[in-house]
Amino acid sequence: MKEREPFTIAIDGPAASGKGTLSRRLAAHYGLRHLDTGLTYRAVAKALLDRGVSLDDEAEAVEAAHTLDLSAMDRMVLAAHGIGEAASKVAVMTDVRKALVERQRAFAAEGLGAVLDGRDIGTVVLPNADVKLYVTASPAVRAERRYHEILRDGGVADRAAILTDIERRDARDMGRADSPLRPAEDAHLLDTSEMGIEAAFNAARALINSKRDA
Ligand SMILES: Nc1ncnc2c1ncn2[C@@H]1O[C@H](COP(=O)(O)OP(=O)(O)OP(=O)(O)O)[C@@H](O)[C@H]1O
Ligand SMILES: Nc1ccn([C@@H]2O[C@H](COP(=O)(O)O)[C@@H](O)[C@H]2O)c(=O)n1
Repeated sequence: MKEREPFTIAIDGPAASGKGTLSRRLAAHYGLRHLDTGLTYRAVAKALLDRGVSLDDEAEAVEAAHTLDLSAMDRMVLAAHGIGEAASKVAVMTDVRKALVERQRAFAAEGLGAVLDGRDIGTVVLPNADVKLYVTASPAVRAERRYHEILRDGGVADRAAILTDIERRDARDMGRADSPLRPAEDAHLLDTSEMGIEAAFNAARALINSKRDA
C-alpha cells in the first residue's frame, strides 16, 4: 500500500463557532492528532492567574509559554469563562505568540499529520496546510450555543452577557496587531449559522476528501 504524506488541516474561526467540535470529529474520523491551540493560550493565562501575577506581565507569560506541557492541558479546567477572557489578553503579546506558534508547529510536524484549530492556523501557524477551513456563525447563534452548553454542563448563564462577551472577544481577536483572526485567502468558508454539527462535519469531510484524493 502506498504510504500517505503527512496531512495537515487548519481550522480557524471566532469563539463558539464550533471549530473545536468539528476538529475533534475530523481528527477521529481521519485518524489524525488534534491540537486545540486555544488551550495553549488559556494554559498560559491560567499559569499567570495561578501565580498571582498580572496578565500584562510579558516575561512571566513568555516563560509559561516555553515551559507549557501540551500533554497536560485539561480542557475541562481551562474551559472556564474567565480563562478565555484572560487568554485573549495574553494572546496580544508577540513573544508569547512566537513561543506558542513554535510549539504548535512542532506538534503538527510529528507523525502522519494533524488537525489544528485556533485563530491564526491557516494564516500563520500552518500557511501550507493541505486544507484550510474558516468556521463561523452569527454572534447571536454562537451565543445561543454557548448558553445551552453552559446549562447542559450544570452552570448558570445569562444570554445577554454571553453575547456581549462574544462580541468583545471577537473585537479583541480580530483587532489585534499581531496575527489577527481572519480567514486565510485560500480558506474555505463554512458558515454554520443554519447548519447542525452533523451537517457541518459532512460538509467539511466532503471538502477534505476532495483534497486528499486530488
Ligand atoms: N454546527 C453546530 N450546530 C449546533 N451546535 C454546535 C455546532 N457546532 C458546535 N456546536 C456547539 O456549540 C458549542 C461551541 O462549540 P465549540 O466549543 O466547538 O466552539 P469553539 O469554536 O471551539 O469555541 P472556543 O473558541 O470558544 O473554544 C458547543 O456546545 C457545541 O456542541
Ligand atoms: N490560535 C489561537 C488560538 C487562540 N487564541 C486566543 O486564545 C483565546 C482563547 O481561545 P479559545 O479558542 O479557547 O476560545 C482566543 O480568544 C484568542 O485570543 C489565539 O490568539 N490564537
